[in-house]
Amino acid sequence: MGAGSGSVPMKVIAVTSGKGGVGKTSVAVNLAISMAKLGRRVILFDADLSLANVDVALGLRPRFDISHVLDGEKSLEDVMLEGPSGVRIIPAASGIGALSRLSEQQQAGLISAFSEMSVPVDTLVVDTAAGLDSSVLRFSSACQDIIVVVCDEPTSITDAYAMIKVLNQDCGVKSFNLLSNMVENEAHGKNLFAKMDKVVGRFLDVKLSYLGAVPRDHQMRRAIREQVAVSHTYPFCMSARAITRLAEKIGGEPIGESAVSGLGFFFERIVDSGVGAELST
Ligand SMILES: Nc1ncnc2c1ncn2[C@@H]1O[C@H](COP(=O)(O)OP(=O)(O)OP(=O)(O)O)[C@@H](O)[C@H]1O
Repeated sequence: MGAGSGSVPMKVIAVTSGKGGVGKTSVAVNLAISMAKLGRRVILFDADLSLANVDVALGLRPRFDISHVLDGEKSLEDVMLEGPSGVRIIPAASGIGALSRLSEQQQAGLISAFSEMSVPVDTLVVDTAAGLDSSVLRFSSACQDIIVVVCDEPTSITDAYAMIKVLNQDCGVKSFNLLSNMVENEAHGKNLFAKMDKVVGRFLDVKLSYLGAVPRDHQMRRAIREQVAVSHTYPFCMSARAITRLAEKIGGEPIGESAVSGLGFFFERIVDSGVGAELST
């Protein structure tokens, strides 16, 4: 059975943010786990190719990582780790540098590695690196759905706006989903969305949808310190329950507009979007 086969439509979701430290990796990890608990077959791809975060967050010590796939030494199945609730994790390589230094051969290898993957999958969650690096933009714009994680701090808001603007103007992305993280209550989350929506609506021609909010929760911090996932270890705490609700929302209906047929196709989109020329320089 090829990747993506089966009756559930494939979802490719990028979790991104303008700024670091707003909870992007925490959201990606716990969303992936919550979607797996709902019965989806989930791969979590740590696309921050210079700073491996997902494996650190989960206390995993990968022997192999995406660099071994890029070198042609290992297949994706060989480097995948099994995480909580059956989520399969593709670890990033620490310190191999940005994706923007991949050779053409490595890009082609990455595409065929994903096309040939035999692990059944219907959901790919991509934890992108923070910032406006071109590889972050490529990864995000090739995804079907983009979740922008923002918290109520001026730098987070301005950086999230910058991310949306660049993805729209340089990569043609027209719809985004906003997730308000570390909020005090539901009203705070909606308020944060309203603030973002107002600025975005004033200056950009994009559709910003409100995915929902995750409260500030000490159990989330505790989980990170213990290198476990809150949705797995403390599933009844506030933040885990909020993330479950978001996973149910995403799992039910497509949150974006475009269709994705398979993971090989997803990586072709990354290369087609111009990364080829840039990657080989
Ligand atoms: N909802 C939350 N409540 C409380 N603390 C949170 C919440 N979300 C994230 N945090 C904490 O914020 C810190 C940063 O989280 P995380 O590493 O997920 O952010 P990030 O945006 O991925 O950062 P970077 O891009 O720098 O890796 C962690 O200590 C995490 O525990």
